[in-house]
Amino acid sequence: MHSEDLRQELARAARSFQERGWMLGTAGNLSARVSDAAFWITASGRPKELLTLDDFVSVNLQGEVLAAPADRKPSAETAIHRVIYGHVPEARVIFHVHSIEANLCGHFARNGQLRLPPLEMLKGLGVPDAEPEVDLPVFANHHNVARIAEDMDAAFAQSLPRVPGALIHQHGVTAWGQDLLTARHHLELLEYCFRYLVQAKTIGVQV
Ligand SMILES: CSCCC(=O)C(=O)COP(=O)(O)O
Ligand SMILES: [Zn+2]
Repeated sequence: MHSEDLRQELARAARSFQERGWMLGTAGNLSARVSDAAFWITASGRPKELLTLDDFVSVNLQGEVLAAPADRKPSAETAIHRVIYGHVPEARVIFHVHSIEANLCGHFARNGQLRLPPLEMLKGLGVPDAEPEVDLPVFANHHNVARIAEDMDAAFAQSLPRVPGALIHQHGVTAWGQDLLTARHHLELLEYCFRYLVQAKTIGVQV
């Protein structure tokens, strides 16, 4: 796929996530690898429902800006995308969004792990088990994004998450996939799990 098309597809995804309430007030960031060495990432602070080709910055895996439109800086959370691309070779697209449910679910985590509900839909996250016991890693939020990226780097060097995502407490989820559609499905499935967990808690269902 031509790299310009990738930016248009990322902009379309951002608009739909914003309409779902996951990218309000410029929150979140999206990226896609254009080669083994470089990726497009959303420019920092841009309204995610109005992204144009000028709202993307080309960055290499060392974090150096290769190309940026005037007055555009790469997402403040670029380091997190770099860590994921560095550790997960099959990750070609990364979506980071801020939903209310994800932020509530951070409070259900124990020892840095959120147990996902044992739903059939986990198959879409690559978990075929009959009775799945699967955790999503939850990282502490830090004002200094580099610290979040360092924590993630250290954790992923030990072991990769079983599902293609990670939650940052009081911040939002990041999901990835081998292409745009797969990353989108992974994000939707994780957000479905978050909604399920919040609603189960609300009506007193033990998960
Ligand atoms: C208003 S959201 C605060 C920053 C953040 O968490 C985020 O996802 C957006 O940062 P960016 O620099 O990518 O716009
Ligand atoms: Zn964020």
